Amino acid sequence: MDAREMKIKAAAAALEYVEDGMRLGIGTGSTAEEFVRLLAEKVAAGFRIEGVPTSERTARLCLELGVSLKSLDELPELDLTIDGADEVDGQLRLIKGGGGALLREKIVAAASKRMIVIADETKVVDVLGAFKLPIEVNPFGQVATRIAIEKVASRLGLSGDITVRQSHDGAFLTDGGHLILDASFGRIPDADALAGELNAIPGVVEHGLFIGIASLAIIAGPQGARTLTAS
Ligand SMILES: O=C(CO)[C@H](O)[C@H](O)COP(=O)(O)O
Repeated sequence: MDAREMKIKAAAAALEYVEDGMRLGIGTGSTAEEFVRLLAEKVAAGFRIEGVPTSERTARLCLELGVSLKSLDELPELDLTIDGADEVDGQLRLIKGGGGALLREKIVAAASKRMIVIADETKVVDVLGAFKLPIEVNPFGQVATRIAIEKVASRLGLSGDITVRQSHDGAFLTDGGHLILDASFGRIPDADALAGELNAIPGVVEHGLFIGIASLAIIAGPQGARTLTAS
């Protein structure tokens, strides 16, 4: 089974949790897009959901495939969000934001009764941090914000390069017009503490540590899909 087949497996298993009439948060990234494709087939066959996308990219795909959307302001309380992740640990703590949508993803997941993560085996880790931690910052004062991030990281025994994410034509800008700093901290033994410290830095809009948000992960491997709950 190749990587795409594993993503489709996880997405198909997640679809089983979606009920007719649900208000659904729809994630961002290649795994979430496989979910959108399968969801669109069901919608075409008469299944009804009201979807709230976590990014402009996901919104475009949904509209292209006939999945009707509402804004989070129109539907501020959701039943379920299905989204991918860059890393998942045994407590269902996540690193997200590889696709740059972490702010909307976190707002949408937090507005949902439940968040289910879909991922392939390669995303499961013992300790978060091999994947660079995305930190969304306001462009104003970005250097001061980076220095503040370095200081809190250092207090927690973390160090490593922090770089401004680039796109083909300059700095990558999120859907909200912010920058992403990618922090190469390596292993993050106390993700809860780091999340709290990052939340307290004024220029940090949001960070990619999702803690206490997901309640189930569907992990696909060559043998099929399995579920993970916080241990
Ligand atoms: O957080 C995300 C986007 O901001 C994605 O969910 C994460 O990057 C996983 O993407 P993929 O399914 O393509 O590996």
